[in-house]
Amino acid sequence: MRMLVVGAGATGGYFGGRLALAGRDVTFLVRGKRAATLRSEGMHIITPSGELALQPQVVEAKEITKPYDVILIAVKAFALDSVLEALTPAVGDNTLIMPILNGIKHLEILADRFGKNAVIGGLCKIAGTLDDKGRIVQLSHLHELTYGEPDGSASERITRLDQFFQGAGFIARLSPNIISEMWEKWLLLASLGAITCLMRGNIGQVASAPGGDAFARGVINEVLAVLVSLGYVRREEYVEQTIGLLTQKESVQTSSMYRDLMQGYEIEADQVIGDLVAIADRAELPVPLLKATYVNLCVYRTARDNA
Ligand SMILES: NC(=O)C1=CN([C@@H]2O[C@H](COP(=O)(O)OP(=O)(O)OC[C@H]3O[C@@H](n4cnc5c(N)ncnc54)[C@H](OP(=O)(O)O)[C@@H]3O)[C@@H](O)[C@H]2O)C=CC1
Ligand SMILES: CC(C)(CO)C(=O)C(=O)O
Repeated sequence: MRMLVVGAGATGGYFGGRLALAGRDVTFLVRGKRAATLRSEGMHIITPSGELALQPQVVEAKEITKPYDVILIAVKAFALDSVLEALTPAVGDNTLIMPILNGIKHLEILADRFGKNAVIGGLCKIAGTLDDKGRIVQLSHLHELTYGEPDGSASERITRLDQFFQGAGFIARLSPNIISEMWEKWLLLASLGAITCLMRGNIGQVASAPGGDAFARGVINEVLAVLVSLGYVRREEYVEQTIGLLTQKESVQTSSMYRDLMQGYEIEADQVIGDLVAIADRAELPVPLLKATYVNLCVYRTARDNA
């Protein structure tokens, strides 16, 4: 199986790098500066257990000449439009496209462009970032990739993909309920993102502030109501676990959006929070905390754009 990993950042670099180290045929689609760095210095992955290094196969958009068997999309959601054109020659009749972006609207965007049958569900759980040398830094031991056919079937192509992912040094899991799992991931990350970004602190700092626990629970309830309006069937065990994680006074957990915001980077405000607000408006659901978060993130974005 030949895999094209789109974006060699925190997530694409981590999972793609591990796969390449495990002997899989992996090529990274990158842009000029990243291509030059990877070609001259190789790819470096700093994990809590030590450093991994490899010389990855890289390709730039204009160099793609034939289709890949699978395309793992790991760019920020706001960069998705910029890769659609470049991907066209990489997508053949049997190519599987697996995005691991946060949010969910990208499934629709990819299906509109490449056909519904080409796109499978995917998500990743990891806390990662790039350091100032372009090295991929895994900030905790968490590293999980989950994927599945949107209709839950155990097709031959998804079984082959599962085999490709197994044994590469991270947790790889084929899910018979990937769409529901993507909704649950959205519940976790949108709540985590809203709590930490709006309050500019980690989970423990918010939970320890007067009213912080009630605020966090309020955010989670709003996100839940929106997801239920989309068809998510609430799993009590998962909801309780999420509330527990996001109200822990000792927790230093943050979201990738919070880390991006604190470093002054562009953020996925629309895809993580804005899409939820739009769905809530259409369903006439009151989501005042999510709306406040979205205003806050948009103000940050405007200030950043004008700086
Ligand atoms: N980081 C984390 O801990 C987690 C992130 N996620 C989600 O995963 C997704 C990816 O995030 P993450 O890996 O952190 O993002 P990063 O910013 O670390 O990496 C994205 C990479 O995409 C590249 N890129 C952007 N546009 C293009 C293009 N047109 N062609 C080729 N490469 C391109 C960028 O390269 P360039 O140098 O050229 O700009 C960059 O290196 C997001 O949706 C995020 O929310 C999910 C779970 C955890
Ligand atoms: C929810 C979490 C932490 C899991 O990887 C995440 O996706 C993020 O920070 O963007």
